[in-house]
Amino acid sequence: MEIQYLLASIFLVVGILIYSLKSKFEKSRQNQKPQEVKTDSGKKINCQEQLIPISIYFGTQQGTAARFAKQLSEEGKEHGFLTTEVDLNEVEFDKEMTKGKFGIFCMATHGEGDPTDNAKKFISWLQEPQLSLKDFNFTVFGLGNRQYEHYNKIGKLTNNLLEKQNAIRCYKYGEGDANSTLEDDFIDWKKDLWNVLKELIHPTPQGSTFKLVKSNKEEINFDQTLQGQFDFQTKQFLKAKYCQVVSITQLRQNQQDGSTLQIIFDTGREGIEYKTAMNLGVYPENNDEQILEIANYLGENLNTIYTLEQLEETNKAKMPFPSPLSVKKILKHFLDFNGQLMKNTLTKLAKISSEDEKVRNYLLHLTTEEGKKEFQQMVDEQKTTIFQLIQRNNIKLNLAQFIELCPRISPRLFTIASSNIKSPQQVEIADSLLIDDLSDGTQKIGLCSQYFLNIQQRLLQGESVKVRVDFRESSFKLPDDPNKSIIMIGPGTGIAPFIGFLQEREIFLQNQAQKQNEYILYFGCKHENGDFIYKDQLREFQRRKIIDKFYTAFSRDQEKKIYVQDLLKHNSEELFNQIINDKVVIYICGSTNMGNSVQHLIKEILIKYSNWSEHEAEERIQNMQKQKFLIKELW
Ligand SMILES: Cc1cc2nc3c(=O)[nH]c(=O)nc-3n(C[C@H](O)[C@H](O)[C@H](O)COP(=O)(O)O)c2cc1C
Repeated sequence: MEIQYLLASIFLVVGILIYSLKSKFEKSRQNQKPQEVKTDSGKKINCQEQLIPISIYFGTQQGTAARFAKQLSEEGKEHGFLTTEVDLNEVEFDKEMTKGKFGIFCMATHGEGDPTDNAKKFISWLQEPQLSLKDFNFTVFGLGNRQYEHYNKIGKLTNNLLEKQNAIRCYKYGEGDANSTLEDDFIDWKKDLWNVLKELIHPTPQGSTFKLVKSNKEEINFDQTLQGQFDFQTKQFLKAKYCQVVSITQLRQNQQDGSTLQIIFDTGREGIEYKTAMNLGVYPENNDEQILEIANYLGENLNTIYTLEQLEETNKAKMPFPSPLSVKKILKHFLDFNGQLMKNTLTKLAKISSEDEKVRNYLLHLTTEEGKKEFQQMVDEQKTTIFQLIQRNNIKLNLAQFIELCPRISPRLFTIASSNIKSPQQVEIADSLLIDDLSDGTQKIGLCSQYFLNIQQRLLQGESVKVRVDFRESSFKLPDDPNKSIIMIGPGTGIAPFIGFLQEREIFLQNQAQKQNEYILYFGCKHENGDFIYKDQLREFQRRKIIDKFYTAFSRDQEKKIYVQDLLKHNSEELFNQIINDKVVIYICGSTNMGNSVQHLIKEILIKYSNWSEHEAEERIQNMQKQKFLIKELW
């Protein structure tokens, strides 16, 4: 018993964040007296002996901005600052931002140039008249995508509003494009950040933030209310709920060009309520074979249970997962080792492999301008994962280091394809599987796609399977006036929200003597007998006049390709009259490319049939968006 106790208490103390304690910072801190230094704006701030905390606020929807904030927080600590990443939804702005403090903002833009859900309150607070921010020091990095009309609108808006409220700029504004160079833009922007901040604040060395301790306690249950500071995605995961999967079936006629799965969840049993066309977040799990392979590589047993312990109270580090937890669950639910390789990961791996100079130099080379092409090939053509990189280079690391290296798993968002009025107890989504053909002839299946394929197999074997999900508001809502006409443009899986709309109309029409409006649908795919998802259901809606006009574009069924844009062009006069008389709400759902070109076409139609200038047509479109007569959900 004693030996057992001894063994149990010999815990694996491994500093997860191994930040070198730079003694020169400590010395300089001790020797320096409070002094005044100048900021960019020329204002003077007082650097006291006590620590000045730097909060790295993030506005995120899918986790990238949270990841960047975490990275900055880790780097800040490495440079000796007291940094914490902070979810904007959890801030008492008046208390936090009115005092002499430093705030670095990582702000993503979502929807149609909208703030992310967790930043909405903050953005509206920042627009209140005359906040007292004159002692608050700030800088902003925006995350956006140039394919969207309102590129980085929220990054820019945050920056401008802080400036307008007289906050003090401590570093330049920066922004990145998720369509191409986001990580490089970020790296480029933050190049001088810490040096500039060192001019303003005295850094103080920080140690590791938490340790991993072997435990003989019971594993934690995710459905308990868990206290503690967690990473953004982990917090979301813990708030989500398990939902039973009813069925997974193929929606395509054949799978020559890919695969689209219909997934139905039972919400009734869990007492979850949803609304038509909301978004469903799915938390995918890593597969068991891979988990075992990784555990073996790390020299871990899947059943070993670990507790995470905070090293310093003041550190306020965010925990990557709740504990006590088994190695199996840590690997299964929290570590994204299949996602896109980031340069930040290479830098961290290089530190871990510092003793093997060849490997270290190779990893660092990949982060440089000379190594850029090779790195891009690894990312784009080979889709190399973190674990593959570790294995191929035979890098020795332990579980704690692996946890520190991997980002958290982000939820995958789907637009719900069912109506809560027709099926209050069942939610349906359509998932077009992500399968990449690699340069070596093999394929890589996306994490969530693989997860659903595995569940499909388990269901076939009679297993009962639950998936962790949450529900989010979306911009797609039927007009308040039920007699308003709507035009639905949804090629591919963009059809999803319109299935719910049509189910709802079916019920509405049952109680109406005469129709007062029109439902017009534009759908497109490659082949009428290939990837025409929901074909029978849609044809039946058409036959029973739930859809009044149904236009289809099968791009590859004839020599000349046809897309939904071509069909809209063909009906342009009718479309113009509907728009000009405020008769319709237009919904566009699907790829960003398609959405942009439909919007461009609407502008051309407005110019052609009226005497408006391009500027006037653009204004009209903006007004339509403001009044919710034109609503888009693009990805
Ligand atoms: C549904 C959706 C809407 C988006 N809307 C915009 C937009 O209007 N403007 C923009 O610059 N980027 C837009 N983006 C791109 C995101 O800002 C970008 O991918 C960012 O890296 C996401 O950060 P996050 O993972 O922290 O949420 C959008 C992305 C999605 C998925």
